[in-house]
Amino acid sequence: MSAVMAMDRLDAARVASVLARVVENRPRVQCLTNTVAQNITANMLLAFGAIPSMAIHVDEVAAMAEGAGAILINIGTINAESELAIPKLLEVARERGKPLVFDPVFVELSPLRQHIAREVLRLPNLVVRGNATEMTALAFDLASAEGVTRVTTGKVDRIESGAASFSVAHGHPLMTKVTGVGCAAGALIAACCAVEKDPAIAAAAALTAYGIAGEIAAERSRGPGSFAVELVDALAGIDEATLAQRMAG
Ligand SMILES: Nc1ncnc2c1ncn2[C@@H]1O[C@H](COP(=O)(O)OP(=O)(O)OP(=O)(O)O)[C@@H](O)[C@H]1O
Ligand SMILES: Cc1ncsc1CCO
Ligand SMILES: [Mg+2]
Repeated sequence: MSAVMAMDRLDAARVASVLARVVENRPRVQCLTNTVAQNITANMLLAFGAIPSMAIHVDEVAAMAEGAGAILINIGTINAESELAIPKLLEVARERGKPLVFDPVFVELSPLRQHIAREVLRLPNLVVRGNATEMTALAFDLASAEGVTRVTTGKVDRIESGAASFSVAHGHPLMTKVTGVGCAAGALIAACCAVEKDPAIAAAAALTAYGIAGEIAAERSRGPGSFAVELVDALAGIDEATLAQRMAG
């Protein structure tokens, strides 16, 4: 099956180039994420060659974000304090022009999440990564968000920005049986955004590598538990030859 296609086509060398820049530059990704996904997100970033920082205190997130290569905001377990940290992160992103990936977890389920999402979407040049339900719930707001890159994950990932669109058909259904796999995808996209100025290329590269890691992990695992472990190992082992072989398939 063709793996990455659409207006622009990413080949294995292009994906490998983004991954190599992550390994070389070791960008730190400041993650304000949910309590369920913190651990898998941090481990996935390390396997990818990036550095996780998971600071959440309202009085330090700005300082933590200032030296980071990119910022992730995920509202999966938003609470009264982490809600206050979000504007601090948005301010750093705006003032420093730092890449920011937003994951609107369960935005379709609560008015609070919708309110927060609308505030975050005021930031220009965001990358928004969600599943189809979340992205559909935000479709109206996304349509007017300035410079946004929309990343809808699922069996086929779709990446759309003003300049480019890609679809990535890698992955495995076991990726939906381990909590936080989608949340960690947002962090990997952020790591790529730290080293690749085109956010659509960054997202396509991250999701191609992650999907191929998912395919390899599925071959090596016995169910969701061992799959989670194998996914970290497979991501750590991705190289250009593996990408070329799987992308040609
Ligand atoms: N049916 C599928 N087949 C192959 N890959 C899939 C499938 N569904 C999701 N994926 C992959 O799993 C990863 C996570 O995407 P998904 O859309 O499941 O996130 P999510 O629903 O936000 O997950 P969570 O919130 O539990 O972290 C993506 O890299 C995506 O490509
Ligand atoms: C299960 C769950 N609940 C809130 S966040 C989260 C992780 C997957 O998004
Ligand atoms: Mg999710």
